[in-house]
Amino acid sequence: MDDSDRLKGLPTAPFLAADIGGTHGRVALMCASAKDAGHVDTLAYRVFACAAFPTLTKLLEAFVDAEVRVPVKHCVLACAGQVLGDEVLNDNLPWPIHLSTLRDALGLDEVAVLNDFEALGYALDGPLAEGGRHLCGPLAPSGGPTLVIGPGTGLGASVHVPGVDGGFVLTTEAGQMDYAPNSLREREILAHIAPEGGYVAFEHIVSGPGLLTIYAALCALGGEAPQLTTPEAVTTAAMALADARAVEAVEIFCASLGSFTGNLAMAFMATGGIYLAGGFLSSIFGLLERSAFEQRFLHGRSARPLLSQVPVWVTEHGLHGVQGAARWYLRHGALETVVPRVAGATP
Ligand SMILES: Nc1ncnc2c1ncn2[C@@H]1O[C@H](COP(=O)(O)OP(=O)(O)OP(=O)(O)O)[C@@H](O)[C@H]1O
Repeated sequence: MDDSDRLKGLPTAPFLAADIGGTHGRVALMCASAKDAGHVDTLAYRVFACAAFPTLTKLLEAFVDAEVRVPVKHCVLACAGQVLGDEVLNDNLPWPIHLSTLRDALGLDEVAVLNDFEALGYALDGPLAEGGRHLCGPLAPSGGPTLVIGPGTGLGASVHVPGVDGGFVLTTEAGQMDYAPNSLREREILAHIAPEGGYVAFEHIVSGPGLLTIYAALCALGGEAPQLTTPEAVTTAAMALADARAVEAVEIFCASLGSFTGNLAMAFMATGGIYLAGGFLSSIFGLLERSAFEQRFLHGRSARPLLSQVPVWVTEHGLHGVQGAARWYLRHGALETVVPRVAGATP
């Protein structure tokens, strides 16, 4: 079977697309759109709590049992982390992922894998971009690379580079870059988290768990016992102005997200705009708008003329990950599949 045969075989049959994060597994049954070349139709979609399942196989089986009534032979997984041989390595996931085990248990012919934010990058010319709420900068982009950034369980980021045939998406491990404190208060927090110095990733601060880390550090620095135990409780208390430490924690989270976003915008000259697509940013949009995000995003004198030309939107992560993964699969997946079934062999 040559490449063109493989590509011909794929688009007609429904296939599974799953966006697997540290907290949520978003799973869909997809097929190529009959009306719109290069687009996908979503036949069924569900969101699962990863922690409720002992393995990814069980999570996907729950979806298949509930929603799938046709034979499915292909699956594309959008997942943070790195693929090493047969395994996806990601500290944020509740379980290891062994691709051949998954493929065999579900009776699939192929399992393809891409990074979860790479998948979001392939959703940019669809509803991901259309549904965004404007946060700062001009209302329209001037063209050029576009960033998708999302704090969830971790901190993901990818870059869409425009070009022929829809351009391409670069995945990144930007969330693993060293956190750089800006204010004296942030230096105090960093010193509290890493009293001996050493590596602290941006993801350790700018994520759901990171928000709780900031809050706990502020309480410790103030000599208080923390009252709140989840990131959700911190944002709820901050929105209600019910807890001064929670308010400050959300402010520092938003400011640090601004620095991170501006850093990536400078690195990639992201004049095409930026989509913040984290799981919970929409729910704190008002706080984000009133925070130091924009001031920190714009950075200092030399970067400001460039960064002030970059629009930033906040959008839902939601269905876009599975849609982007499905679009990538139809475009590239058959040529870059990680684990095809070889008759009689299990890698
Ligand atoms: N309203 C909220 N306020 C603060 N944090 C929240 C809120 N809702 C969810 N979170 C936190 O966001 C994280 C989950 O984010 P998300 O829904 O994007 O999950 P995910 O897609 O599994 O994450 P990732 O793709 O980064 O692994 C969890 O740490 C959760 O506690």
